Amino acid sequence: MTESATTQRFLIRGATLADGARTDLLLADGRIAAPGSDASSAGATVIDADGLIALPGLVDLHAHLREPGFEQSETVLTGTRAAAAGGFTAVFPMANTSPVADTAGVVEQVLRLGEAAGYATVQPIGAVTVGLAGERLAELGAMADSRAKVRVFSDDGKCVSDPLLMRRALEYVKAFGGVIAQHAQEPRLTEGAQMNEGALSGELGLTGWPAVAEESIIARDVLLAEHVGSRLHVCHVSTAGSVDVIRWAKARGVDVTAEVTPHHLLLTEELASGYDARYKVNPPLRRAEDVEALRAGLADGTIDIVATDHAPHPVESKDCEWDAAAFGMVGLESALSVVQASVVDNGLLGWTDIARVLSAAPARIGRLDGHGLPLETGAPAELFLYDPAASREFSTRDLAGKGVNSPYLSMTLPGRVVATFHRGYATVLDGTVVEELEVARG
Ligand SMILES: NC(=O)N[C@@H](CC(=O)O)C(=O)O
Ligand SMILES: [Zn+2]
Ligand SMILES: [Zn+2]
Repeated sequence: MTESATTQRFLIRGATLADGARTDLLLADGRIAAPGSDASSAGATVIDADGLIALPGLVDLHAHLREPGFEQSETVLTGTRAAAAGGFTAVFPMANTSPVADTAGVVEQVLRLGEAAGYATVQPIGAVTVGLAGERLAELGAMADSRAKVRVFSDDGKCVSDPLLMRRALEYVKAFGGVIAQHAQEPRLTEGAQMNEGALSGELGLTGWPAVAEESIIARDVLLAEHVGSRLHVCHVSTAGSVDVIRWAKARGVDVTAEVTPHHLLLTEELASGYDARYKVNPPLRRAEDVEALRAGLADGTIDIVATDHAPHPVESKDCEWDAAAFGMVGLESALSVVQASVVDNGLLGWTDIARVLSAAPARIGRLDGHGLPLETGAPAELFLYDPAASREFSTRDLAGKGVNSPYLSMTLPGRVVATFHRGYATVLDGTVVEELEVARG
């Protein structure tokens, strides 16, 4: 199924672009058109964007949409509704589904589910190893050549810990410009780990997860990437030491990119003190010094992008004792508000930086065309309107996916997504996800 162009037209009046310029934007035939001509604007729905920022649609390089196999947690439809609510127009779903997305057949299935849902571009990530078992390489070439055109490969949820397999994977993807996105977690150093290792894990009686378990894998992998001349992406960087290793690798010219999640930019390990499993996540929340280093790394370009690691789980998997609970938190709906709170409102990043780290750079790393482009005449109409002056007590009403495992419930967060446009049609209007998309599907 492919979508045909929408007949919807929108005239967005007085929006502020990332660079501060004010403009009108006409969305017609799935593109940004030149406003001004009365004929082209005729019949357009007018949206007053006074005080709103218009940004390129956000691109999430790391999300768990759970389909196929874990539809009780999320589906491609519900997950992309959550994405639209957060201003995203493209999502890269991770491969830890059931069956695992380790064949051309499964990635094409996920691609089709995304097309049928219509809320965002869904660009599947393929597994590195068969069944995420870390034993032999999956059919990377067949996934790359499939209709899903996979370019990002990851065993996320698990680390590709065998150095020889990691080397082979890095070598293999060079043929088609692919990248290996590593979940950096030395398994032997994190057996039974429950939270960040330190004084607090001792006090709470929870098994610690040392920073070196992440840093040692990143150090190894940047050296492997350099050795074979390939491209590495590091998922959810969480420690100050990891930022140092990546900064060192980039200075050497290693082709490495890195991501940080909104939650690692804002939250710290102290939240584990109440044993509320909403704060249990992989990698774990770290110390305030780590948060500072991650913010600085994002500001100086050591960390390239923000990715949500949206990880929905059913209530029963989180509403239980800490040790038994699943790792992960939902993040698509809250991402930009959390980023605004952690790095925009304190002046570390501006809105042009936000357009880079949450849209242009993830699209470039994932080799995704048609997203992350400046909002200029002729560009695809992939954009959203955001009110940075808004403030809200975050609640389940703000969640549009199936997961309610958000760490931000009852926290006050800045900003609000007012409208999102994908392929020129509205997926969010007046801050609410559009239930019935006005798009003809072929
Ligand atoms: N981040 C998490 O805590 N959980 C992720 C796996 C992962 O991203 O490693 C999940 O699939 O639930
Ligand atoms: Zn992971
Ligand atoms: Zn993940």
